[in-house]
Amino acid sequence: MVIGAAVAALGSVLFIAWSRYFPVQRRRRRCLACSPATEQVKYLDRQILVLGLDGAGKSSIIHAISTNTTRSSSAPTHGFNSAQIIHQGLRIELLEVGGSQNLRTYWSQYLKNANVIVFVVDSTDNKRLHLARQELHRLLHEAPDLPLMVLANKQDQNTALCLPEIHSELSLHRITGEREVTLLGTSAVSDGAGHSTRLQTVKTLLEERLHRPKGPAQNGANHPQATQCHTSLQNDG
Ligand SMILES: Nc1nc2c(ncn2[C@@H]2O[C@H](COP(=O)(O)OP(=O)(O)OP(=O)(O)O)[C@@H](O)[C@H]2O)c(=O)[nH]1
Ligand SMILES: [Mg+2]
Repeated sequence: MVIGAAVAALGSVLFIAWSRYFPVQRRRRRCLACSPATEQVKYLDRQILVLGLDGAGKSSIIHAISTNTTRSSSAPTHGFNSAQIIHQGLRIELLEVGGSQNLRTYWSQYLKNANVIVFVVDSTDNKRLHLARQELHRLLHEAPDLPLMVLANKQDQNTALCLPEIHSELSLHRITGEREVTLLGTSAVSDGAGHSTRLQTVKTLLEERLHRPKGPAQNGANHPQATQCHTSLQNDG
């Protein structure tokens, strides 16, 4: 009888242990199966619209910002070009619409989804800066509130106009209101070891801008006062 009781007690203990252990295993298996769906990261979508005349360097800049590397040549964009970067919960699309004359008529259709306009100019193309100015102001007229970042590209070239000249050629002083305007000199060619430090700074500024709520510029960031020409890319803006 004592042996019978001991066998019964052992059986109960084993049964309890078994029934506790296996549901956990089954639960774990279920969780493993469902984890991809439940752990999906939610991103907020943001868009940077990259515009500018053909040959200004839009594709080269998008490539440098999205890959952290530079490339030595780039084919003209016949329609669109885009790249994506992920930054602290933001999924940021860099969208270029080609800059040739026939594509410029479509630019304004892309303003409604944009959070920032990046307008790229070829600083060596002084014959067409007046055209860049016209296109820029036409755009701004259609998007009164969008923050604007102007990139005076190809600053690695000796013939590049400096920032005060670009500021004046593009009539940036005519931009009124509370729009946030930034003017920076850039180069999409390598400044050593295959990357552009300057464009990494641009990327950081854009990410910061997209994390901030909409609204007027802070800390006097509005309307850059470019007054002197100098050659260093590091001191401008
Ligand atoms: N020296 C120099 N060349 C550059 C720079 N950025 C771009 N380029 C060159 O300029 C040419 C045009 O560059 P893209 O990036 O294709 O210009 P884009 O604005 O995309 O032109 P579209 O697509 O035709 O509207 C290419 O040969 C690039 O290699 C730069 O900062 N410095
Ligand atoms: Mg292009």
